[in-house]
Amino acid sequence: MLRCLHSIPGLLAALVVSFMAITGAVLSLQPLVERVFAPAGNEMSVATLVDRVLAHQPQTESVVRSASGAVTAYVANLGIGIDPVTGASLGPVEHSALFTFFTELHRSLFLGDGGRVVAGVAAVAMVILATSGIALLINRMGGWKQLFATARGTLSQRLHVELARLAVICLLLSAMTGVYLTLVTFGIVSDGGQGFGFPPYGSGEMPAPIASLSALQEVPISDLRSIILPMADDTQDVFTVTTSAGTGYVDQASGALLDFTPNAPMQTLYEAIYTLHTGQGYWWLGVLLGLASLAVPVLMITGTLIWLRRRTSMPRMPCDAGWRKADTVILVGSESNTTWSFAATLRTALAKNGHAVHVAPMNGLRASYPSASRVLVLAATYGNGTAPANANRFIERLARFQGTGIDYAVLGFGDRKFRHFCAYAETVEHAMAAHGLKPITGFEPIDRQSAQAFGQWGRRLGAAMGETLELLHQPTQPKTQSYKLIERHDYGIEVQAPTVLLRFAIPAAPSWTQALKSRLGLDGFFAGDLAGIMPPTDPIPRYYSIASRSADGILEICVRKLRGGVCSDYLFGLRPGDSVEAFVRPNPDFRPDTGCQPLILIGAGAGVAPLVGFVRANSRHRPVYLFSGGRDPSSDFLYREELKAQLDAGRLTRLFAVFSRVMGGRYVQHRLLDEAEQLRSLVRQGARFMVCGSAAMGDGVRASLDNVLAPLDLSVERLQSAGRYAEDVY
Ligand SMILES: Cc1cc2nc3c(=O)[nH]c(=O)nc-3n(C[C@H](O)[C@H](O)[C@H](O)COP(=O)(O)O)c2cc1C
Repeated sequence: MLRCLHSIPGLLAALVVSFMAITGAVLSLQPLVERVFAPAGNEMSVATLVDRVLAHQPQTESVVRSASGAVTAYVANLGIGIDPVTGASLGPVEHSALFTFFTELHRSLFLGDGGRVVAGVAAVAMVILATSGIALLINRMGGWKQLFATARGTLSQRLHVELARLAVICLLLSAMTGVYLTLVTFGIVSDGGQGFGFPPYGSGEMPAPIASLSALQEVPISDLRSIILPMADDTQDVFTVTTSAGTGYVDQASGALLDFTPNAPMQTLYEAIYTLHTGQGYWWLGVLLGLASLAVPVLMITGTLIWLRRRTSMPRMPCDAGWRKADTVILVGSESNTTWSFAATLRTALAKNGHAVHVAPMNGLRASYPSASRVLVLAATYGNGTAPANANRFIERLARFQGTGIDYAVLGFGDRKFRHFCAYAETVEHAMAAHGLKPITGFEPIDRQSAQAFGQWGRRLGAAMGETLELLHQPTQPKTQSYKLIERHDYGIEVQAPTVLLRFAIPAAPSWTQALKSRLGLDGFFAGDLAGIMPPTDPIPRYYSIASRSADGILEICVRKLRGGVCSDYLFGLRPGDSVEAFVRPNPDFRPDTGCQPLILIGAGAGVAPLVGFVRANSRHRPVYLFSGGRDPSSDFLYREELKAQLDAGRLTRLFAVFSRVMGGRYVQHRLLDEAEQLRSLVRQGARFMVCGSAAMGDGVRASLDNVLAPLDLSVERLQSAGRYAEDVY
């Protein structure tokens, strides 16, 4: 609901809201420009000011002071700029054609009342977007206390979150005040203006010198809005003085204040809101509102990209029964789509058996399902047994779930090569049992999207439900492109650790939208992202960490040959000129943060590759320490020359290269213990760890670092929950 509220007005109003924001950003410069060009004044009284103006312009009929401090004298409707210190004329006042044009464009798009309605609707859309955006952000970051925690996700997601955090308060202010001003324009809300009142009669006696009029002496010019002078030969006429507090009338002979009408509260409110919307008189507010407005077009573009990505990553489920009517609810935890296609197969089979089925992401778990008798959860696992992004709030939501009469089954999707095989799905299984729900069948983990295992689970589920359930799943192939190998370097053959570094050319963008995205830098990949390679003999992709960025123009991976490894065998057989079918998958949780604290990179074998990519990208010369492990420096010292060059270039601060098959050989985890003192000092400076390599190495590194961190009353787990320890182990 919240997401719909955020995305639908966003998409519908994207262009108009961006247009209003850009024109608003131009107008927000007006207070600054006026401030720069307004002559400096001083704290004289209105009596002195008018006296000086009349000395230079005896025919003056009224004097107006703008919020920025500019003073204008009107003589027969002609505005003349006045130096408030001397009262001297600065020449006729010319209104900026640019600001006049943009004011009209911003208020009505030159379309009269129709345009004003459009502007008002855009302001309402902006209010909805800003408020739903704040709520979504609180949700996404895990509570308002985490609101300013490091944003994670793809480049567009991070840009969207970072900009929204900076701009949202100003945008909300502009939008709410904009809605109010539209309501005032159409007379729906009063601006509190009291209309023109007739001034009282003056004493009719001989006018005194203006500088001596006491009521005018008491008003400082900083309070003045305007003063209308009495008619030349009418001794009963009076001065009409409008200040920020109200309107008063001053006798031109005695200088007495004859009458004063304070501003009505609604008028004061109108003026305050007008100032908040325009920044008038407060140049810094104008600049702040303008900068926030400039964020809007970027938010609209990144928001649209996020929406497109979400839509394309969630397959369509036609004829969904809806959560109120469904007797069976399928909840899906998926990061990269494949689990959704299993859910689609399950849904079709259940619907064929006459069930009313509702399919939703796991985070979409509702507090209750009035017609449901079963919930089937299909959950993938990521990282250290963590949830995919669309399931990360599931356990929390489960606490509020009223599941009386609802049975459940959990099917895990994972890969046995990971240490925490299907661990998240297991966590879900335990949580559902602990919540008092009754299992239909036992927990089932599925390795590497096995269609056979899925079919068997379906038969067991069907039997428990008293029906036949045939799940014939056709795996959907990810969209791939052909990457041509341009270079390969072999290592480690002599030490029985054959490893190959492969560099592929990036294929041209297949469509204009893709080309535009790459041009805008929104579709690029970074070191640490994953290349999914499709071996010709198997429909399941294998993932390798990427060592390059798309900006480098190549896709670089490092592959260790595994005994019986289908994909590594295939990649080892490639020669320059050969092509592979591959795709890139973002891995936003394994990227260096944007801070400047030290970065400690630890890897062994092919795991060093993405870490070298991080070093290459360290153009800001952040302190980076690399612990790299191999067997023998003469055979498998990966990136040896390049790392030396990076040390010289200052992109790498220190390199600790460790080898296991030499005299006194050791592993990276041992070297960490040798450097315990320095590591502790770096941790005190806020260092972040990034570890890549085999699961065994990952375990060893954790154990060593727990020892290193103990004197600081810290552990790897605590660093990890603080976002200072990222792992990519396999
Ligand atoms: C970066 C990454 C990390 C993964 N981590 C794990 C893991 O810790 N345990 C596991 O069993 N599977 C892990 N997997 C495998 C996925 O869970 C598995 O491929 C799943 O079928 C993907 O489903 P999805 O495409 O719906 O996201 C990982 C896959 C990737 C790409």
